[in-house]
Order: sequence, then structure tokens, then C-alpha cells
Amino acid sequence: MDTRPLPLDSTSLDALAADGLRYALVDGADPQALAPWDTASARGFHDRRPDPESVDEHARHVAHRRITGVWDASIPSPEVPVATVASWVGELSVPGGTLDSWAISNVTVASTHHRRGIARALLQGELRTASAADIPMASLTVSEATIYGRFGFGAATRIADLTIEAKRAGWSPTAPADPAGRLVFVSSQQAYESCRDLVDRAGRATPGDFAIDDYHWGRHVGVFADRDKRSATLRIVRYDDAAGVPQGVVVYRLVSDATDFTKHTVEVDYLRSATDEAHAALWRYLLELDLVAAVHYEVASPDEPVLWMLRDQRAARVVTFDHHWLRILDVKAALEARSYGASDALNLGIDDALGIAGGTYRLEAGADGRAEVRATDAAPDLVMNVATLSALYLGSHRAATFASAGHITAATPGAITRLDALLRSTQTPFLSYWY
Ligand SMILES: CC(=O)SCCNC(=O)CCNC(=O)[C@H](O)C(C)(C)COP(=O)(O)OP(=O)(O)OC[C@H]1O[C@@H](n2cnc3c(N)ncnc32)[C@H](O)[C@@H]1OP(=O)(O)O
Repeated sequence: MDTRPLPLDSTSLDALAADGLRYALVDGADPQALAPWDTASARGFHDRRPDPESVDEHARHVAHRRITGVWDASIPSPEVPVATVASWVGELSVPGGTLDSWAISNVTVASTHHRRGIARALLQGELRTASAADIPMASLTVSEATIYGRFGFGAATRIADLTIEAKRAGWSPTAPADPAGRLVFVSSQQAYESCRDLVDRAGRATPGDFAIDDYHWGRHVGVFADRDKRSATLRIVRYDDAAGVPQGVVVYRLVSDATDFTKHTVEVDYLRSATDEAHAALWRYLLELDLVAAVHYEVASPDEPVLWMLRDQRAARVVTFDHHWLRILDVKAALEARSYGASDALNLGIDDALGIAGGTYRLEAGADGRAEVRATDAAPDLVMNVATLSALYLGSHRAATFASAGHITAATPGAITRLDALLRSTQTPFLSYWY
């Protein structure tokens, strides 16, 4: 869906105007228009000022996004917005299917203008616009876990920051060995062209992943302007199966030790595999690189299979934290898009302070794993807010844990256990990158 022609939310327009601010859309395909917006966004994330080359490139690759800003005519550089946000619609993988999600990114408010409600106007404006356009979900990855719960977002997936001592870890004798395919070095351009298909296949098979857009894909493999000289240090290895079909790719850099040349650290920037065979082959390759002491990967699945391929599992240090935040906008459409682990029926009472998704809904899941959902006047078996339902939606977490933490109230005995059985996902939900 092309979101760019959608009108700006009138409630946010009025709220910002009352504060002397102008809320408007930017043509992301026009580098002249995009440059001040890029400047503001980079400043918000404490990044360097963008040069014309990277603005041109950005304009080429974000033309599909809805680019919004807020301007203050009274400041010395009134062309630079005091707040930014970008959004686009993409495919979110869920257990047993996919659904459209309104991705939100580049949320910044200038430090000279923060804490006066500008981000609230932007976020609420995005959610109302997405809801009015019948998009059932909104999603984002966050700089801080403290900001988005108030808007109804819940942390629906976790990621693992993984550091493995390579020599100590070893490769378990029971782990896959001697793959039928082969590993090859590829250039950034070759990876850009040949690996997108495997990345899309892997993403669709992983609940919680979000179809990567061209901008993020190009950045991962290093085909864009090399402002920070990153691509010169990238190494990219692809795994091709026995039939020659690319099934896995890893993008990594080697960081040297200050005093010992035999102790480089492999920094894995991106790793994706569409088959178990490719996954094992790529991990074994990384762990057995010469002159390497450790492998570090900060966007691993919280249930990363490589831990079960190591001879010594304690050679791995794992830190997990929240990653993909979801916000259900249409309860019926979202709940009907996924499959269920049990055949059961529950009435869910959902509170939504923004008035978008609240109500009581009857979820009836059949033996085929699919559900029908409808609004009901019946008493709810469980009551929770929309952030909790959004966090539980993919099946990453146990409803029982959320109930213990005070986020769910059960009116019917056993309802929490039954909700857990319904929402269970056979695969660990996981998003493979930040956006
Ligand atoms: C999806 C993404 O893009 S994630 C990236 C988010 N952006 C950044 O981290 C860049 C640096 N930070 C910023 O640009 C700004 O500080 C923002 C965007 C986080 C907040 O913008 P502001 O305009 O100051 O927020 P605003 O005044 O609308 O605050 C809305 C609410 O969020 C709260 N809030 C704002 N920032 C934070 C924060 N960093 N941590 C916790 N709460 C916060 C406010 O206290 C307010 O709370 P309330 O609902 O209880 O009244």
C-alpha cells in the first residue's frame, strides 16, 4: 500500500498548530526537500550531518516511505524540522501467516523542543492514520524501552546479544558437519543481488520478522555511500546448497586486539539463513576462522540453535532484551491473521486509552488452528490493555508471566492457561534486524 497520499491526521495537525508548529509531509524522492529532514533525523540520533551523496542515496531508496516533519518558523534555521518520523507498510510474519504492518521509524524531536508533546502528536497521528487506512498493526524497533508502551505498543519479540569464545566453544561432535553445499566470498553488490531472495524466504518463515525494504537491505550488505568507511572492512560469505542455490549469508567485520594478533573479534553485522544446513555451515565457519578469539553478534535469536552446536555451551555469553514492538490497531484482523496452538474459545476484554482497538472480542479457534474473532457484549474471561495483547500476540511470552506481573486480570478460572495454549508458537518469534 502506498501511504504517501494519505492526509495528515487533523487532531495532531491542530494540536501542533496550537503550539505554533507546522506539521507537513516531505517528498522523500526529492533530495532538496529531504536534505533538511535528513539533517534533523541524523541530529536526533547523534549521528553526523548527512552529506549530499548520502541524501541522494537516501532519496533513491526511501521514496516509498511517508516522510513527515514538524517545523518551527521562529528558529534561526526554519527549514530544518524540529521533529521527524517516517513510516511505510510492509509484511509482518506471524505464526501461520503474514499481515500488513505500519512500520514507524526515525522518530526524533530536537533537544531544543523536547518534552512538550511533539512526539505524542506524531505517534498518535501515525496510529490514527494507519487505523483509518485499515492497517491492522503498527510496529517499530526502539532506542529506549520506556517510550512506546504509553501508545499501546508491547515488546513482542526479544533478541540475544551473543558473544562466543571461539576456541573454548569448539564444534560439538553431534552438530551438523560436512554440508553438501559450499561457502563462497561475495562482494557487496553480489550479495545485494543474489541474497535478497533467501532473506525474504527466511523472514517469511520466522514469526516476528518484517519484510526488509530496499534501504535496510542495501545498508546491511554495504552497497551505499561509504560515509564511515564501513564497507571497506566488510566481509560477506554466502552459503550455496548442493544445487547452487544461495541459502545463507553472513556479513561480518574483523576487529583486531590491541596487543595480540591471534585474538581478533568477529563482529557479525548480519546473518540470515533459509535452511538449517546453511545456518550450521555459516556458524561453524565463523567459529573456526583463524586468528580469532571471539565471535560477537548482537541480533541473534533468543533461541539461537548454534548454542546447541557448541562443545562447551558456557563459552557463550547471552544477554537478551526487547526488540520488535507491536501495536494492534484492529483486533479482529490481527487475531484472525495468525494460527493457534489449541482449539478453544475465550472472551478478551481489551483496554485502549487511544480508543482505537478497545472492546470485548470473542476468539474462537478451531481444530484447523484458524480463528474467528467478533465483538461481543458477553463478559470477558480476561482483561488486559492493548500493549499486553500486542506483546503476547506472536507467542514469544507466557500469558502466565504477564498475569504474575499484574498485566492481565482473569475473571474465569483457568483462562490464563487456556490463553497460553492458544497463543503458543512452535517457532521462537524473532526479528533479524533493526529498522
Ligand atoms: C521508532 C524510533 O524511531 S525509536 C527512536 C526514538 N528517538 C530517539 O531516541 C532520539 C532521541 N530522542 C528524541 O528525539 C525525543 O526525546 C523523543 C522522540 C524520544 C521524545 O520526544 P518528546 O517530544 O520529548 O516526547 P513528548 O514530549 O511527546 O513525550 C510524550 C511522553 O513520552 C515521555 N517521554 C519522552 N521521551 C521519553 C524518554 N526518552 N523516556 C521515557 N519517557 C519519555 C514523556 O515524558 C511523555 O510522557 P507522558 O505521556 O507521561 O506525558
